[in-house]
Amino acid sequence: MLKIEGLTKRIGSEKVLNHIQLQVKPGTITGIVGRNGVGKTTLLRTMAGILKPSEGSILLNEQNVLLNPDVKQDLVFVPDTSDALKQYNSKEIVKLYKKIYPKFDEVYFYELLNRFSMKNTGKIRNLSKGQKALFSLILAFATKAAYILLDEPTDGLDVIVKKEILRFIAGEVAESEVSVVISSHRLDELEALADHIVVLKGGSVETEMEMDQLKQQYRKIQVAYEYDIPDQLKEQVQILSKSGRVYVLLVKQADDILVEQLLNEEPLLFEELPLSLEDIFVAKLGGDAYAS
Ligand SMILES: Nc1ncnc2c1ncn2[C@@H]1O[C@H](COP(=O)(O)OP(=O)(O)OP(=O)(O)O)[C@@H](O)[C@H]1O
Repeated sequence: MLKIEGLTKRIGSEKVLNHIQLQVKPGTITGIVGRNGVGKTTLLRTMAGILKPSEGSILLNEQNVLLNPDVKQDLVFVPDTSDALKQYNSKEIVKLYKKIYPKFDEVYFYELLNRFSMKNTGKIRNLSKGQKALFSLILAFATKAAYILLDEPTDGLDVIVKKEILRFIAGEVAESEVSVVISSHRLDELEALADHIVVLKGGSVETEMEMDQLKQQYRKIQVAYEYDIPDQLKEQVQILSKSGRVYVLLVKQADDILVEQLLNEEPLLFEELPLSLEDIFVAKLGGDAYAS
């Protein structure tokens, strides 16, 4: 278990992270979302032991990451660019990684490169952006570290490479007990992938929930009336959108009476729609946590 306890991080005079309290369980995928500059990268870098907390601690299996450097072998941070590796070729990188990560699985590394048709990579700087992103992921999972922290792993990639990367991450987690923490602006991608979602706002954890729980909280209903939604009902629902007479509403799952009232007003249209993660953020935070 990876625990973040009372983590505050100041950079200069700015308090970037404010008393973060989080737990990442083995074998899970956690999505970290929040607006630009909210502190996602800083959080991941501090979790990996690259940055030092100003207050609080990061514990891996109850061992403080900063006080026990060996623990860092089980934490890999993958930045959103692979610039640090660009002057090396894969052979040189393997040599380096074997020194840093004693569990590094060289056979698996080359097997994965082969699987993604990247056998002869040459220098990393000569790879395309998508290939670099894949290479960084392959490298991270080949370390056999227990926790992989990914900063915007699909940012700026085409849809085919994105799908390949998401499938790869899901496959790795399904096959082993590895845990993945992903920072992303892409709620649709996280929705398909994450077990757990953490929303950062103003440097703090605004909301934190299991994906299943999250989706059980609301119903999304498309409804239209001859005139308008009666005022006393309008006040009780969350309006996601309105187009002509057609409203898309969010209603709390438990609110059966409200749904009955909506039906009693003889709607011209009443249809339940599938709920997305983005809808829930709009409901919870007025869309404030979401920046696409
Ligand atoms: N080395 C640094 N020096 C000064 N300020 C920094 C440094 N690193 C981060 N910050 C500040 O900390 C805040 C959080 O930055 P961070 O990169 O963690 O946000 P983020 O949520 O990952 O943003 P984005 O979604 O745009 O990648 C920002 O205000 C940023 O300017």
